[in-house]
Amino acid sequence: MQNDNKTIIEINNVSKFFGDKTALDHINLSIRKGEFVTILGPSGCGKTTLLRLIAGFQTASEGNICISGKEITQTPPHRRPVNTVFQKYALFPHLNVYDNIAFGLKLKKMPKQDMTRKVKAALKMVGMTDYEYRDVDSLSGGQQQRVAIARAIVNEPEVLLLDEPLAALDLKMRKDMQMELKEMHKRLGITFVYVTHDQEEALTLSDTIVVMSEGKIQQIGTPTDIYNEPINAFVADFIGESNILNGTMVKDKLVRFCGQEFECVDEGFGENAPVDVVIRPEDLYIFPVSDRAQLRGVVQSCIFKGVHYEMAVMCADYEIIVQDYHAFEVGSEVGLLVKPFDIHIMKKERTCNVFEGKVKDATHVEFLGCEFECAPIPSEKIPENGQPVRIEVDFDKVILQDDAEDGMLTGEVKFILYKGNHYHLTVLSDWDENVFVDTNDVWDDSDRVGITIRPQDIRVIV
Ligand SMILES: Nc1ncnc2c1ncn2[C@@H]1O[C@H](COP(=O)(O)OP(=O)(O)OP(=O)(O)O)[C@@H](O)[C@H]1O
Repeated sequence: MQNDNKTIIEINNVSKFFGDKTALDHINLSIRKGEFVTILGPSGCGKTTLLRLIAGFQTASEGNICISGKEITQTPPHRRPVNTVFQKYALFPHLNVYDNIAFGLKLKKMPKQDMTRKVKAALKMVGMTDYEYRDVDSLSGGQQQRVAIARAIVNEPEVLLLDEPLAALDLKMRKDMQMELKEMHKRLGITFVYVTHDQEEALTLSDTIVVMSEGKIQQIGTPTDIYNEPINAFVADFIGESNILNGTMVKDKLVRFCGQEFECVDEGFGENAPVDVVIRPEDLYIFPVSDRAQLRGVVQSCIFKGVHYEMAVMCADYEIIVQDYHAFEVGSEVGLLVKPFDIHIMKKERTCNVFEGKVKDATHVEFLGCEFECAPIPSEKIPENGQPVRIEVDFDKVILQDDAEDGMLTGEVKFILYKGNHYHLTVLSDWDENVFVDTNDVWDDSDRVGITIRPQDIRVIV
């Protein structure tokens, strides 16, 4: 619920470093009073750090944070108009429900009558009236989390910060609590800032979703905006299931992928520009093959998903995922069709790896913290004073090895994007630079890998 359009939290150019590690990289975010904002992203993207900076448990390395117009970047947590609910309930096991909730009020030396009134009101708000004298140990996980929320709201904060508060609950309890949280948010009318890695939870609960990856904000929008108009392949993949394919924008409103040309509604990408094409599985029509088909293929698998069927269809070289209420048998030949406005075109952020390097001699360059052999560089092209050069390596020319020791350098698989006929991987090298890799091999998130690049695949641009 939005009370008005007043900004309550303003995060300006905030970065946070832990030693060499950049956990947050120039974050700008403005949160309106009464808004339910969810910070969504994979593990390690920096969402908890951002919440901790708002709460005051950590301080920003750069930038500033304002709450209700006051700069609070250096203000200690207890002086900020916020309260936090953590994933682990953090209740005092030796106190009963009432004393847990009243704890902060007692510290403030609130008169007993007022305190009792407030505790009861908070318990009512979380649907736990009559539980005040129960031991917290005797409560279920969901009930304990409600007590934790009651303890946070009893202080009447302007902002409630919630750090994966439902993560420890089982699926059924989590679904019930999601609905209750939404109701609670409406009743309380205060601002909720919610952290989760669960995209479904974010879509269900939020007025606004902030999608983060690797310390940066990727997109800010309403759940519908984020789902229907993801800004890049990362967001498209993270929010719901998508077919993400390499394509070429032939000209305005005409895109080529899977070996065919398709009408689309996008303009302004130029001619013959490489793009990412995103199509949601529910936006593809599947039918017995006919002349209407834009793509023809054979069903590889068909899984019932409760309401719809999810089918993998092999169209030439590409695997396309389709959802439909009707099942098509494995092995059957089918046609696929997609409407122009359901084809989402995204500018490719990069088309090859680009590193900053230095020429050591005519056949050696240094980048990613290593020395690599390269194809001979003409002597007149070698910069004299060790000036940096640009190194380019195609995605499919980076070789990954199972045994990290076999590589010229090592890294960790951070993000995997399936592109219909290959995987596009982001590997964080131990030099802390991303290396992007196209491969047919199957890797898992967090796999440790060796990275090798052959001399002939290193382009030195002087
Ligand atoms: N106190 C710290 N010291 C060093 N590095 C840290 C510290 N806190 C966080 N980091 C690092 O900063 C990055 C962001 O961490 P953060 O906990 O904010 O991510 P997250 O998105 O909340 O992940 P998760 O969902 O796994 O909790 C991670 O790489 C993490 O290892």
